[in-house]
Amino acid sequence: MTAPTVPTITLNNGIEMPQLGFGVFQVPDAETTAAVSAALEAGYRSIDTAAIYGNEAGVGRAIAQSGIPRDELFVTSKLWIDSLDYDSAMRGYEASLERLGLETLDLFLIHWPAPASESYLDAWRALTQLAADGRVRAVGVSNFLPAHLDRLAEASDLVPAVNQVELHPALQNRETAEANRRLGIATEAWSPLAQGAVLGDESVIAIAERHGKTPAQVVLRWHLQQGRIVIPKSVTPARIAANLDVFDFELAEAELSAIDGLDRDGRTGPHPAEFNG
Ligand SMILES: NC(=O)C1=CN([C@@H]2O[C@H](COP(=O)(O)OP(=O)(O)OC[C@H]3O[C@@H](n4cnc5c(N)ncnc54)[C@H](OP(=O)(O)O)[C@@H]3O)[C@@H](O)[C@H]2O)C=CC1
Ligand SMILES: O=C(O)C(=O)[C@@H](O)[C@H](O)C(=O)CO
Repeated sequence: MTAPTVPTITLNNGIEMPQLGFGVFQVPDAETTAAVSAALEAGYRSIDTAAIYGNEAGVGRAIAQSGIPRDELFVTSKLWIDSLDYDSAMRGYEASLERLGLETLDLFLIHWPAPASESYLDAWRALTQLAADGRVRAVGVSNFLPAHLDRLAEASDLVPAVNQVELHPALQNRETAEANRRLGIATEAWSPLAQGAVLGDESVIAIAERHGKTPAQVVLRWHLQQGRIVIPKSVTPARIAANLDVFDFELAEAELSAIDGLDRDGRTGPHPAEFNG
């Protein structure tokens, strides 16, 4: 099968980011190289990792082995909660680069606001400096609620390019998505498949059967048609390829609305207002 062309989203600094990428949360480092290699082989060009995942080295090995020119790849990593002061954030960026074996990242995110302190403001100053120095192509945040975004806007002139948040049919996170839109921040959906929890929903299955697609492909299509960036994870080669094969069909308005109707506070991860690591 010829690899599909993945559309890009233009971030608020003009950088183009593939709308569909590959996530590696919970993939052990030793298995990450095979998973990322399968993704690159299938045609993914955007990879999402994080310092806390412990698998940046595995991602880096797959990138090095692929022979794909660096400028055809989009690599994201994230700064963990234990590194939110300015100096630690700077060191955290260098450490991620070293583990990945790269000279620069396309996107570097503050992983969680950890709002018990306002250290994320210090970390944001560091990321702002990295961007100003041309060390990273874009900087952003993850798991930021509207209040955290507004606090950042009071303290800094740099608007995050991306806010990566939990978002799937069972947790549609509408207030945060609306705040992102208001501020010009791209919304990136983590756990876009709700870690599998929405794939057995009757309405998703019915839509999938109508299109001759899988429930996962339908859920990814629902995200894409609403302009979100998605980063599904799989270690299963057939699923890795299938999750990319979502550009040859279109959901009707009524089908999008039916999936909109599945919102049910089905959070799979921690609540950002309460999670401090
Ligand atoms: N910023 C943050 O705080 C967070 C970011 N993330 C990012 O988002 C990415 C995706 O989220 P994640 O939590 O991994 O969950 P996903 O919603 O991507 O779901 C992954 C799960 O779904 C299964 N799966 C994948 N494709 C299919 C398919 N086609 N059919 C059936 N089952 C399928 C996988 O199984 P299998 O692998 O066995 O095939 C795995 O169990 C992460 O990998 C990470 O990069 C995730 C959580 C938090
Ligand atoms: O996967 C991530 O990116 C996360 O930040 C979280 O899932 C986090 O690592 C976690 O597991 C907290 O319990």
